[in-house]
Amino acid sequence: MTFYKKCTDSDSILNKRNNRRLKFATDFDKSIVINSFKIRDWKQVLPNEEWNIYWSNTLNCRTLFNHENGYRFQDRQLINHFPNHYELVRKDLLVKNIYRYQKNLEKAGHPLAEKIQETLPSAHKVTRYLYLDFIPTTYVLPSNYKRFVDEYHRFPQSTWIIKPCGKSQGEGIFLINKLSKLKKWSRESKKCIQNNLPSKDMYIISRYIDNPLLIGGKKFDLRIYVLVTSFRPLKAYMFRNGFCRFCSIKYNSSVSELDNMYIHITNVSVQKHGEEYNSQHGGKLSLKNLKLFLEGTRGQHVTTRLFENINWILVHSLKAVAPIMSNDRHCFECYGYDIIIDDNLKPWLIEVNASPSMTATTMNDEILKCNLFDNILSVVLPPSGIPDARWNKTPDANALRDFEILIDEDSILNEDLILNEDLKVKRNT
Ligand SMILES: Nc1ncnc2c1ncn2[C@@H]1O[C@H](COP(=O)(O)OP(=O)(O)OP(=O)(O)O)[C@@H](O)[C@H]1O
Repeated sequence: MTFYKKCTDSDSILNKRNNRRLKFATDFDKSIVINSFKIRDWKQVLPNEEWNIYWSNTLNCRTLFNHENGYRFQDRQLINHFPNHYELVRKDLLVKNIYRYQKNLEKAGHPLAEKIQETLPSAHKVTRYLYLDFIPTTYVLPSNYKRFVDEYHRFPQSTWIIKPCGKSQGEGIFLINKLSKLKKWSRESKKCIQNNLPSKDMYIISRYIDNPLLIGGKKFDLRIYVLVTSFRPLKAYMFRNGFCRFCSIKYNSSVSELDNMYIHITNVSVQKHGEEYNSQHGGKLSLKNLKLFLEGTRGQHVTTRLFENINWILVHSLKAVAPIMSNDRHCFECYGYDIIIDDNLKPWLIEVNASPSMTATTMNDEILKCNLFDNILSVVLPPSGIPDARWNKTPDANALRDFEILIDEDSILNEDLILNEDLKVKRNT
């Protein structure tokens, strides 16, 4: 793909003066994307023509930012990814970046990195971060195979989930509770030189959350959309209308059911092939209804605390990657967070997606995603409605619509102050 023509500033000003239409390009033939622009009277053009917003796939975005390409962004152009978004969304890198964030805070003696010792029901003693323990213990295979084996022997009763780093939609995922199932990695770990493998040959193995919160006896996870308009300073917004995705078969943690993905994997792409899948509601429940259900069954205080803890995870996963993100001012990105809540109402970060699906499986889904897309445009466009990378990215309260501010570091100046504010929030919850 070539990206030669640019939309110059003077062009755009001319467009406005002559009442010519703003232009968008997209790699997706999705009505949700295309209609949201057309409703705003934007004109669709090809990616290699002049555009003001390019809703690209991740590969074309990276190509555009590749210096060899020679493409120069103009002020009136925006694009929907950060060039190295993979630091947050590739499974192995997300884990690596969060572990590094924890270690750095610990080395600095920061109170956020406080640790506690716990005795598990199995009588094992474990030390964990008090505030930063929000991803299941994870190892990269094959490079961390030996470290995984040590952990496996410490907790031989645990179940583990293995996921290919280069795949999505539940593809290639399986659960194990026996080391013998990992012979392939045992062999490869001996040959492997760390980090030399392409991501398609890498896997992560994570402790399986085997005590998920169940509703109607079924496991579910949360899909929460987070829009980031800047990493330094960090400016992020959470979409209020996230949803839960349910498994179609009742949860059962017995070993004989470990292979049954309709019990364990909540992805719609997996569940829709099951006999029990309900295409009316698509196995989905809105976050608002989840909140109401939990307030009714568990009480308001613990529900509020759960949702504060979810916000905490969103903010700190972003802080973990913020220092290494290419913070290009032409970029914004909407991430799809996958969170699982366990039966102690502790939320766990499972994964972050860079290109959350813009395909709708039900009517409600269609409404939600159209609304999401339109709200994204509302937040990333300045009050003039014309893309402007020089804008201070501080939307009016009205422009936020169904987004709420997760964090805006512009409003707090000093880094220590920000972290201390975090701690104050955490201690209060
Ligand atoms: N550690 C875990 N404990 C319990 N369940 C898990 C765990 N990790 C993943 N799952 C389940 O497996 C599903 C798929 O995992 P994940 O989202 O990481 O994979 P994916 O194939 O990349 O999916 P996506 O299409 O969302 O990117 C999750 O939505 C969740 O239901």
